[in-house]
Amino acid sequence: MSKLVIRGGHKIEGELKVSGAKNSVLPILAATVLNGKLNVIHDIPKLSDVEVMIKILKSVGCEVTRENNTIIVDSSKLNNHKIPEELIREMRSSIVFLGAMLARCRETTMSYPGGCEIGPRPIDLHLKSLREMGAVIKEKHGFLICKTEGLKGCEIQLDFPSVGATENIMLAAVFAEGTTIIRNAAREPEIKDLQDFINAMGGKVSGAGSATIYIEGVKELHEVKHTIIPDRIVAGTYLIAAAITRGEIVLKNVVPEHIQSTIYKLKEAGCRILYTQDSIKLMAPEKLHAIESTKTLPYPGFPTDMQSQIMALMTISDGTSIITENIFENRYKHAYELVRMGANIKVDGRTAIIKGVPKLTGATVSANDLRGGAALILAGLVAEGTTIIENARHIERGYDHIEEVLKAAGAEIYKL
Ligand SMILES: CC(=O)N[C@H]1[C@@H](OP(=O)(O)OP(=O)(O)OC[C@H]2O[C@@H](n3ccc(=O)[nH]c3=O)[C@H](O)[C@@H]2O)O[C@H](CO)[C@@H](O)[C@@H]1O
Ligand SMILES: C=C(OP(=O)(O)O)C(=O)O
Repeated sequence: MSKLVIRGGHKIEGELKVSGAKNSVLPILAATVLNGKLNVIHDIPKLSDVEVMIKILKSVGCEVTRENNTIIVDSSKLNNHKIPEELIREMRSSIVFLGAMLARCRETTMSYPGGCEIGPRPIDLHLKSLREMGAVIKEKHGFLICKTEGLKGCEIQLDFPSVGATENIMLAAVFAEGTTIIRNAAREPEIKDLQDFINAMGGKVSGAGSATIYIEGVKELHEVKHTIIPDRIVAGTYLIAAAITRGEIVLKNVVPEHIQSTIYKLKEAGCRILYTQDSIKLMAPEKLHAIESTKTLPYPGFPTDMQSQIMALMTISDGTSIITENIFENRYKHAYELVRMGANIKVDGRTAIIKGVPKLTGATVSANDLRGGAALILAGLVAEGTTIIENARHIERGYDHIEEVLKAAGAEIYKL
């Protein structure tokens, strides 16, 4: 998909089903190399990032088949520990193969993951932790050449609760001798999903969801079946689609507990929200209010992956809203595109000040990254006239046919 066209002014209404979480699927697909057996995984969204993961799995000898939203990975014939550079560079999160391949093959060679639209994303915490476990990692000409005679469990204190570093350590530690303890671990729901996947194949992981995770090394793993958790960022994006268009929706396949920080902000904006254990209903107010302060933080704080969508909502909310981006230093490119649509936003370093305007107007804008692209869709849904979003391919990294989902809910949106 290269362009999206939206004619604004239609309410988003009805019932929407949320897809499986991208940020669970990616590390779990990497984890399929561990058991050397069959892995059956349900509720896998159709995303370009998933396609890249499948290509990486095939490049190391795994057999991968897909039927609708179920993927079967047979990792018994894995025969190559080198991952092609062009695949690693295509996607930042391919770095989770490092821990998984070290655990399975005791060696792996891959390039540094590619640069990223949201700023520099170092992997120093990943490399330091794996070295503490006994991996010898040489960094040469942009490549990581990694070997181990056998990883050893140890205590790792992360300087920051990095999601990817926590996952890489968990994957590497599955066959390590003894117990690995991760302190200041990331607490995201996707970390718990990875724990559940590893345990379902016979691993011994506990503590995920808290700041301390324990991984007891095992000798062997067995076949596994697993269903991916619902995507909390997709859920939050659809809630904002209803809020910004003054609509009313019910989300199905959602874990309300995972999106409490977003629900809290939407209530501050004036939305009425009701939920059961696995559904959420949002009723938008006639007039949206500014949200005084939104600060992105590691889970359970407000997610950086929702920052651009909440900014889109604030552009037409009454009053002044302030956002502080604490996780990624260069994640405001969408602000300049929203300004092209009539928004009043001032960015100063990590802070964005948004003064609500009565209306946005359609314009030709560019999606510079995944969530920034989602924010432009949200703005386009409510803008007067036509919005054309260029470089819309970024959005396909994280949203399964978003244009079809929104069209079914009342939007006038199509791809070019
Ligand atoms: C596939 C996936 O799950 N992606 C998510 C994951 O990315 P990812 O795992 O890359 O994010 P991290 O939690 O690692 O990064 C958070 C912060 O730590 C820094 N850092 C990280 C690792 C490191 O070795 N050194 C270092 O300095 C990063 O530059 C960033 O400032 O968590 C992010 C933060 O919630 C989300 O935005 C991404 O959607
Ligand atoms: C930044 C994101 O993802 P990734 O880490 O895969 O780039 C995201 O999902 O918003």
